[in-house]
Amino acid sequence: MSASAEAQAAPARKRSVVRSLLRLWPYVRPVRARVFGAAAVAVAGSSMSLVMPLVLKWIVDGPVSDGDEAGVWLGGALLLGVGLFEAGLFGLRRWLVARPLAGVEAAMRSELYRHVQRLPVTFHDRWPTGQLLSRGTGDLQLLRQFLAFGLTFLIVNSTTILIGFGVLLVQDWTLGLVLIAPVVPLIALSWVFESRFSVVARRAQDQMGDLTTVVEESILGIRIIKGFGRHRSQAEAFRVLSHRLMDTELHKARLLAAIWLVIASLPELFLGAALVLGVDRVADGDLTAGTLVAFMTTAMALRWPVESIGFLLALTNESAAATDRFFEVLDEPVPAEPAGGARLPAAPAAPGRGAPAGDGIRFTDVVFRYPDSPPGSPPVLDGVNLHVAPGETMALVGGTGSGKTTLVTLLPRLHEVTSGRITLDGTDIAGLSRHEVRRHVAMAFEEPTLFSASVAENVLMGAAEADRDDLARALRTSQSEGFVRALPEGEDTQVGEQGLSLSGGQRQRLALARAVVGRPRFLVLDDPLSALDVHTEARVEAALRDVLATTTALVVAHRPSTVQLADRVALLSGGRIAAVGTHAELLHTNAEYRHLMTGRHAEQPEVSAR
Ligand SMILES: Nc1ncnc2c1ncn2[C@@H]1O[C@H](COP(=O)(O)OP(=O)(O)OP(=O)(O)O)[C@@H](O)[C@H]1O
Repeated sequence: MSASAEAQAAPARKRSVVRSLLRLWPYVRPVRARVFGAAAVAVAGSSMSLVMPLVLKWIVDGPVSDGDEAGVWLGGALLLGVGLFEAGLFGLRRWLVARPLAGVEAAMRSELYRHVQRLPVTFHDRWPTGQLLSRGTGDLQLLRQFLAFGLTFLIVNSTTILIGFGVLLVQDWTLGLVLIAPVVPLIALSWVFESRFSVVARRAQDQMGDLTTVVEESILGIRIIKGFGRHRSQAEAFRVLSHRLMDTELHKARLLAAIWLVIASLPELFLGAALVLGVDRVADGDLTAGTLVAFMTTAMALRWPVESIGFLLALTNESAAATDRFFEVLDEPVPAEPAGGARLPAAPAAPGRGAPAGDGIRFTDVVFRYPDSPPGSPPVLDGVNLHVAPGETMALVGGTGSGKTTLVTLLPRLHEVTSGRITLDGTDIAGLSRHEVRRHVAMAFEEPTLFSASVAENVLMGAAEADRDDLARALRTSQSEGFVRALPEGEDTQVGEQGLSLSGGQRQRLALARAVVGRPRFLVLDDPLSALDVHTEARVEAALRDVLATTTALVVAHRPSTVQLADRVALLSGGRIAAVGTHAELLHTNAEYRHLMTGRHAEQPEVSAR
């Protein structure tokens, strides 16, 4: 199931908003003093709005009815002072939480990024990029808003409502009860609203993730889209998705409008009833005019806290959905590393000049099935046995889709074998940490990936200890010196997003330079010269031979010219190594190999060997 499909299915499971939000506690904990301090300050600020009616009551029943002008001025000054104090408290609240909560958002984003980096390739095969991007951006922003504003005002407004109702009941309990009466139906309606809104909120966030995926893919694939004149159909596909999101947002807005309408209008009705009742009692002399004014002003001051509850409930629900989405990624287990972090023993001393000794690379009964492949489907690799002797270069040849790339990605542990074992100089890679394996195994793929950084940074990424001399050597080996020198700032030229400012062949050569820069003990090349013209390819191969002489290498090859680099060739067929031999031997003895390399069938005469 794709991530978005998983995500769509998630709301079907009943989740608790509170339980979801409580998972944020470890991030909020370090700044809890500030967050709760800010909430306390906001409660104090909000309580000031309840002090105003009491000052008003004093003004009406005191200075106004006594005709005391100085008293009225004093009352006015008091009201102004209370108002300014309230504004100051709300400013203080904002100051208290702004920086710590920006820190919480940054910490969560870093943790998400770190975790995503550590998750296995199988996770990334499954999850669309947009779903990860939207979690790391929009969802985390929403959570900061919730912590800074939503959570505080849920606490503040609930407390203000409780205190306010207390004040109303103390002033006049019958009128107070009239105003409290709508609370019970309001709670019931909020409950219904909450369960409906949470489903729609989650759907909207997932659809935003899908939309982000489409934007990301179409920007990366803009050349194909333009080249095939698909911009209209692409725009139409985008329009459909964005309308789907718009419909969901409108659904949210309708639900919010409905609850807002009820929350705003129901208390108004009861407020009207309380006013009529109150005026009647003032006329009967049961109640002072000042008490009625204070009562009604208190009730009015409670309007915003009550009305905001619908909006705050919506924000709380959206935040719970964002929290669930965040933890769906964070809960993905990072594959365990072997305890103790064994190191690959140093290569045994070489008998000859520079040629490595040891056991080389050995695949024993290796079976591999992609974790998300349909149940019952045959494994991609089904009992691979292969030995690449130390210092040897083995070419891996096979029909398209035969599993060559899959086989070589097992070596740096980008995927884990389903069964069987792979050893490097006699040490099982399953007993080494991935970091240790990748320290010794360098790789270059047919599809070269460069990053928005300088040429030098891209190449030096291949080995932590490599220096500028290694860089120069690697650029020489990959025949990149010439074009790199011609770049505006040479090695320090920024290659732009994904290196798209370079040609395909230039990118491939830089990726090759990155693979060889650290003089790796083991080298994996997946058809690394496919984008080069024959002359450049020949020059790269000549330079590469020196590197290959000092390492043990496995090279995926589609063309005879790449096979020329290798000492021997292994033919992958039907999930197994069907034959191993020199290029010449296999051309003579193996019809499938001959067909792959020359296009001729079994009965046709073979071409001259290497
Ligand atoms: N991430 C994946 N999830 C599931 N199946 C996959 C995945 N990647 C590859 N496969 C399948 O595994 C099989 C082998 O693919 P692989 O890329 O290893 O072949 P290949 O020999 O390198 O092909 P080519 O020569 O065309 O590059 C194919 O059937 C492919 O569909």
